[in-house]
Amino acid sequence: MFRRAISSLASISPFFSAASTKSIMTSPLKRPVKLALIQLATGSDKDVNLKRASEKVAEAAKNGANIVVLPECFNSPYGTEHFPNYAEPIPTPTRTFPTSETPSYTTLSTLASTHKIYLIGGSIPELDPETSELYNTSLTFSPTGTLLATHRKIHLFDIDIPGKIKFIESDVLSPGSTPTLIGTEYGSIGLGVCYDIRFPELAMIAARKGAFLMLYPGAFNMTTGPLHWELLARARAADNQVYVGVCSPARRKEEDGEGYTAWGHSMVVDPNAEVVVATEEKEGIVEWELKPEMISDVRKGIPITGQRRFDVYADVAVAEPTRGVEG
Ligand SMILES: NC(=O)CC(=O)C(=O)O
Repeated sequence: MFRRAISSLASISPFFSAASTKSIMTSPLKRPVKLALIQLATGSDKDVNLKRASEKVAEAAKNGANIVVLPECFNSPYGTEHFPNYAEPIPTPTRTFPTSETPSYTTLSTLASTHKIYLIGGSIPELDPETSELYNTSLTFSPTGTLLATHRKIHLFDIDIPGKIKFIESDVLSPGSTPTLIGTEYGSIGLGVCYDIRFPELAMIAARKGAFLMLYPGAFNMTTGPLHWELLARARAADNQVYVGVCSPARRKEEDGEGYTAWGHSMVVDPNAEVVVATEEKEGIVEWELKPEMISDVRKGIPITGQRRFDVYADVAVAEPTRGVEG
């Protein structure tokens, strides 16, 4: 069966020969790495949010984290009415701004280089100054403070569950259109923002390209959180036999007044789809060491990663399966 799957892969991609058998089973994670998810208490003051994020990132780094993740909209309240007021432009090599206009970008870059960590900066409302479009954007920085990836939320959160929750991100935001795979010294990481987790294709694409981890800064709510947050994190892990981290803001307190109430429950799920560490609704840091052999052992035990029948579902599968990153 396994041989047949390999030969059917070979018929689709000349890349994929029997010689790839070994690399399918080789862990895409090159060496152990410590992941920290910061379940941050956010409020309406951007400066306070950035200061709080800085303190928590420093704490996670002091505890030995190599990869640190912040939640969706960590610098602002989560709400369409707030996005225009909190939005910042993102500097590029050809387009710079005074640092006073890019406080979130500048803080994230400085934190990454100061603590020598990969920092997945949750997400922030982004303003594209050329088009005036707004995006829900996640910025990832390398341990030298260089911007490695810019992921604009691809699937906007437009839902209406009568009597429960109505949220229409597309009232003010535009969607991104590029899946993101971040190259690090540990291997590759796939990234999505919140609602992106409901679309299994992004994780599938990243895993087929050799990701060891999917990260989703997100802010599910009191209706969809209990229903689907853990289920979706575990599903993406089970589908792809990769680690998954989901990182939420802390739940708002009643005295904070009206607003979007995040579910919390940031967690790390292992490649066997088990929740290995999680928190509840309060602010906190969720930490876990990811191990290469955990991925290879799971893939050996239940070898779906090598048994895929691309000959049967080539129309919905990634046309060109990749071999993954050599361990
Ligand atoms: N906030 C989101 O983007 C998604 C969400 O809350 C859900 O899918 O549920």
